Amino acid sequence: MNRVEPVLTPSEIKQAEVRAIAEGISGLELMRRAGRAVADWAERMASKDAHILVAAGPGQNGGDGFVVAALLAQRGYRVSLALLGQMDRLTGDAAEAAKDWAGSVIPAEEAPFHEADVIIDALFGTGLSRDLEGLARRTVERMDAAGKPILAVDLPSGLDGETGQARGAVVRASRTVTFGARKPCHLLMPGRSYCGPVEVDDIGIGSAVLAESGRLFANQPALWGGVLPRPGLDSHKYERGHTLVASGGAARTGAARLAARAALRIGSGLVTIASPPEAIGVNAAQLTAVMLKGCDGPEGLHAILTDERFNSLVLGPALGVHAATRAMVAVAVQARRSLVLDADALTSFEGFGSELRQAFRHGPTVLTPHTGEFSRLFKDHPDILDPPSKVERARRAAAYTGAVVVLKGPDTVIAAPGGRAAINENGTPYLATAGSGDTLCGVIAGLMAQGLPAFEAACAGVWIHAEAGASFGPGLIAEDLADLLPGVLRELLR
Ligand SMILES: NC(=O)C1=CN([C@@H]2O[C@H](COP(=O)(O)OP(=O)(O)OC[C@H]3O[C@@H](n4cnc5c(N)ncnc54)[C@H](OP(=O)(O)O)[C@@H]3O)[C@@H](O)[C@H]2O)[C@@H](O)CC1
Ligand SMILES: [K+]
Repeated sequence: MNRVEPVLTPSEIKQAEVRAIAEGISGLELMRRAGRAVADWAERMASKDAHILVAAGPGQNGGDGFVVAALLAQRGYRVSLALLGQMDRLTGDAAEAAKDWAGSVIPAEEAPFHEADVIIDALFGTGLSRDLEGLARRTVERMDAAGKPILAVDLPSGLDGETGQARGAVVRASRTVTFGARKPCHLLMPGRSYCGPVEVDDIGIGSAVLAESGRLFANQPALWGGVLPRPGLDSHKYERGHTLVASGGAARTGAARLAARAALRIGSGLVTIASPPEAIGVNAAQLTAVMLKGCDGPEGLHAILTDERFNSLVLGPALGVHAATRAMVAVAVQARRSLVLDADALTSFEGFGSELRQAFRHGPTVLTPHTGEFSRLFKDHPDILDPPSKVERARRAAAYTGAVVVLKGPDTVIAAPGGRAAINENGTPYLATAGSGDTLCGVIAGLMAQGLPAFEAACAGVWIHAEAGASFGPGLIAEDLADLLPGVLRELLR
């Protein structure tokens, strides 16, 4: 995809639908288009003599189901329809769409899921508002247990469209057809794992979707590719920034070298490791293009940063959890350079999280916690930790600290203090390996050294790092990652 892909929450897509209707298309026409899109996909899943069972719910998602059932019957399929609820309780466009269906209506408790070849899941969509219980829950569980191919309408029933969390029980779909734009549940875990491939059908509301979007995106090259550094013929290394990575003590130097190598590979013109005096020997023995400087704690860092050419810093990997690390962060903040904080630089603030309130509002800063670090950092801040949506948690942390927050995981969320956010989805489980996070820090810092704004550097860094890992696959170790970056860059810059 070459265009930025907006991701809309259930309430935003509802607004887009209202906007599209105000611009002249009827709600029923939208429902018919939605149903047609699903029916077209169902045809690709079913042979001509297949028995297709549509499970329709009590709301407008169920309405889509009635359209699908009527269309597939017209197209010659053997179709049955089970309804969770009462025909005479259907409302709005769903009540209208139900009139298209001339066949019988089976009560949900009798739905013959085992006899179907393909099941259309039209029970609940974006309107699920509470946990499933009773018959609704049993119906979802029975549908799932039948072990048949399931095509989900809009989203697999039981998923919360906004958070991607299961609400009691969830259908595991073979494929999902959604409308206008993807919703957060299609990208966030565990939701994504229930969807199968997700098809987006525009149903004619594309412009309304764009008008309602603007805060949440799929993290793809279209989002940041335009600002990726492309050195000109006349550019020299000093124009491509100088990244400084702080090293841990003599027995803990590897993390800094991983970050430093990644910063160099991503294009930072120069990279220096700031090493405690006792670790200079071990660092020196293993560095070539990366330079080395002695750095004795916060005072040492302060002295190094009097040289304005160091424009991007990595603090945290293997730096140690203690007050000196907090002091080094303070020095870096004072110096107003681009800054990436990870690992020990975050954990050192456990219990001191309040010191981070708006701490980073003066300079471009990226925090890269994994879930554990995030929980420790904000353990005294339920307003940040409690929202069920990972996007919202990352946004709140970003607003609180003034930094871009990269909340890592299989569905890494990148959030900026102003609320802009992106969800990453090209990760691979093989990235969950020692030192992988250190490499990510180096990639992001190296991009900021070359002038990328913090949000774009973080989004690009996360995507490129994941792409590199995925290109290697099984057996990946962090040492491989930096050397996989050129291949990813080559593709991106083509
Ligand atoms: N937006 C668009 O552009 C378009 C949207 N379209 C379609 O509309 C769908 C959204 O429709 P929707 O708003 O009616 O919501 P939906 O998912 O059917 O659920 C609401 C129903 O479920 C009920 N209910 C809720 N939770 C429950 C629970 N735990 N257990 C039991 N019941 C529960 C709730 O009842 P209530 O809460 O009132 O008791 C209500 O009856 C969307 O996903 C898409 O498929 C397309 O047709 C065209 C374009
Ligand atoms: K559904």
